[in-house]
Amino acid sequence: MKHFMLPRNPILREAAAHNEHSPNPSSHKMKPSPSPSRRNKSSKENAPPPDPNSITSDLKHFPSPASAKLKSPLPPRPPSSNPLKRKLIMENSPENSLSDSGVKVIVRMRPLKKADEEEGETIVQKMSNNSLAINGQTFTFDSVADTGATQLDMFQLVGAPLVENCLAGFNSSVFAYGQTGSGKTFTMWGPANALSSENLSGDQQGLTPRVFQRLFDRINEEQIKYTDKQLKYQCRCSFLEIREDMQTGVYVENLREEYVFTMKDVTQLLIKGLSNRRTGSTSINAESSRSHSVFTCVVESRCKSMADGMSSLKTSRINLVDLAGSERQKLTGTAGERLKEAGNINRSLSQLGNLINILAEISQTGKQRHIPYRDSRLTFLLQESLGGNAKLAMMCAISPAQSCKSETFSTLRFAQRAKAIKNKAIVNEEVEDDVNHLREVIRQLRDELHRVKANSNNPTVSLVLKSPTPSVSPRISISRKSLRTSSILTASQKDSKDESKPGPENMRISFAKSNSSAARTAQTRSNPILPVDVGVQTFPQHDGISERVFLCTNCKAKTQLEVKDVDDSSNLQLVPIDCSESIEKPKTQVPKAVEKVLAGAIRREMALEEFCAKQGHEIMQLNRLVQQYKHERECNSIIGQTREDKILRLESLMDGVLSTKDFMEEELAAFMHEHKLLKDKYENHPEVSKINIEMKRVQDELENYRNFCDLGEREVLLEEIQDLRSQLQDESRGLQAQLRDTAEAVQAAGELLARLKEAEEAVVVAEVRAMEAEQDAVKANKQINKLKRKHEEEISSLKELVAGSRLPKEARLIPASSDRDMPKFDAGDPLSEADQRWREAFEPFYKAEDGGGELSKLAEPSTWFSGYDRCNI
Ligand SMILES: Nc1ncnc2c1ncn2[C@@H]1O[C@H](COP(=O)(O)OP(=O)(O)OP(=O)(O)O)[C@@H](O)[C@H]1O
Repeated sequence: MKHFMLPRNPILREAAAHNEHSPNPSSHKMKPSPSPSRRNKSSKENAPPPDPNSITSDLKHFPSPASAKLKSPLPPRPPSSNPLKRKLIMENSPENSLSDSGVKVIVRMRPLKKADEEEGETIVQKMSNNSLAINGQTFTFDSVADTGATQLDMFQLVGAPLVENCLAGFNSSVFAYGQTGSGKTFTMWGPANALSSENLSGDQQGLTPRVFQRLFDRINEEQIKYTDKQLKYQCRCSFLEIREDMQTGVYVENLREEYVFTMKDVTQLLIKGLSNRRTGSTSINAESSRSHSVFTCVVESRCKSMADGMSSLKTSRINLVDLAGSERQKLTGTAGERLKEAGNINRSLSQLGNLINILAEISQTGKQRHIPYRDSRLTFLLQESLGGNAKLAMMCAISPAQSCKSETFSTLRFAQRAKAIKNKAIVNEEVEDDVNHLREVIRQLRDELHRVKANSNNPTVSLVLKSPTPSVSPRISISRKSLRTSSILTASQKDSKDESKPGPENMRISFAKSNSSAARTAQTRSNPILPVDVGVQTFPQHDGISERVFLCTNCKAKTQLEVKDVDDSSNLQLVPIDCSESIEKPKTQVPKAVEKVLAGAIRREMALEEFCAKQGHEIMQLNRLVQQYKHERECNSIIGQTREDKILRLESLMDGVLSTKDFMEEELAAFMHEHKLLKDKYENHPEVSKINIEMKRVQDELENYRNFCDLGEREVLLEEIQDLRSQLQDESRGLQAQLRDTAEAVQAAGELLARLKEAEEAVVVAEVRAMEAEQDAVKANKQINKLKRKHEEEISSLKELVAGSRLPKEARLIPASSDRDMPKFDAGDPLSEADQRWREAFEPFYKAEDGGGELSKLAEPSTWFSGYDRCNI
């Protein structure tokens, strides 16, 4: 049973059998490929390569044509109508996840040429479907195709998976690498005559025509199968040629994309491209490719589900690269122009090798490093395939001839390094949800309608809404999976992106847009006005309708000028954006505002001009330095190349390919070449140039000084200096006088201040005294009141006494008011002791009681108590 399931093809059968016999398939997984080391070489070179790219895993992943029919990766399963489910499917789909794919390496061994057959046995032996041995050393790859392998075998190994990858939406590349004459072109395109229409089905046909034949077949199949999804494919191809040239730089030729619909279209393009290709004759290959050629095809597939309106666009790119062959100048016997050309090709391949080393190191160690894609046009153009978003197959062509031993070793080492690279291929797919898009548009229109209704009372808003038809920029739900295509933006996205950047140009855009729907939408929301700080310009009313035009400062200034030209007496008015302080503002303010705006604009313009001039100068300087550094880099890379050559020579010496004498001769030639390069490098070194420029500048300055003295400028300047000095002295004298006056004034002010202080102190003392006097007065008043109360008490008691409560009967009988009855005393009569007591007791009362009135008379004892003796108190 197992036997029937094995592929017919011997190589594929071997690969499948190998996989089946593997005791533990997982044991192959992700084992990092050992880095080649010169010591302990054989053990490391024999280590098994990482499995993910192995032919077996790939065969499983990319089914043979028969199995591909059973499980086609295209088109994507119709998306579920349930959005949540759809999301889950998309997130979990392996197609959508990042594919951390390693590089698939296939080694093809070409048959010996007649000339080589004389040398004897082949030096390379195929050990298994994925390993070979050379000089006792074993190398393991994803697949090894020996001299018996046919073009169809190569297609099954490399081409068929590539087509399926491409249809699944992955970018896919095949690079053919190897020594000149090793069979790269033969494998990639086939012999030239195999492309002609009558030989289209011939055995010799190369990988590329077979790939396209298969691609068109599969496209037809898929389109028929998924008619209901409106699945449509479109392919466009281009053929480009990269020539490395030290003198004129790098050429990229025939870069023109053409749509291809049939195999015939592709064949015509291939024939045209290949016939234009630069070729030359070497001793190894009569028709050697002297440039790298890249055949690219972009395949786009669109499908749409009628059920839920989801449409998808998959884009994938196929790169079929036939690299120019590396060659040992000595072996190929090149000379003159051809030698230079070979040097350039080797250099560019060496840069590719260097890049591959770095990528391999990054993949193995995980360390971040600068990846020198820009070192050569080749690496720059193919960066997507090298460590990027593409599945890459490296077809390494070798010759088993003894004479090619050294180059074969070199190719195998390159292949082993390439094996370690990990690319990150992803499905490049965009999914556009039409229904959601339409729903979103409806929602936006509804919102706008609500806003219009809600704001119908607001004149500003209604005016704004009267402006031209609103264009609602639809929000399309696009799930984008391609890194490459992420740079594609819709116009509105671009605009918004641009607007986010500060700068005058963007100001212009944002203000200009305020007249359009975006601004309208923004203005009619809860925050009705755009955050414009300057204001909105209004023009004189025409036909009773005020036109409000939203402009940026620059445009406004410009428009104002234009308006001024038209009508100098125009009623130009600046009103705040919210129209709160409006048209009543005095018109006299307008010119000032305009002036201010213009002044600002001019100032900015001048500053910008100055800035631009500076920048221009800096750019010139930088350009010069860039040129110099480029030169230095070129020298460095050539030196790097010579080092690599040296390593190769040493390896050849070690492997016994090169004799000591030859080695020494080559070494001497290399040293002389390097010496020349180094000399050239240091003569054109940026630092040397910098110093030369600086020296020139200093010399110029010196010259200027000399001219300056010679032309008598010095005397003129000395006179000017003298004038300025005397002016300065006058000024200083005036200033000193002013200083003196000021000092006097300060002194007088000081004295006045002192006097003022004294007066203030005196006032304070007087105030204190006044306060004390006031307190005394209060005290005295209190005492008087006290005395008064006391006297009142005494008076009342006396009155009581007088009223007779305590006086003797006789005394009461004497009426105080009757003069007649009052006892009479003569003035001269001496008072008795009792009279005297009476007098002392009553006199003050009577005096005080009536203030010297009737009673006071009574106080006179002579008038009161004339009959006192009789009173008998
Ligand atoms: N597997 C093969 N079977 C038969 N002939 C082959 C095979 N490989 C190469 N050849 C022949 O060898 C010659 C050189 O091959 P090809 O031009 O493909 O080499 P190349 O690697 O592209 O060389 P260059 O780098 O110089 O262009 C051609 O005549 C080609 O037909």
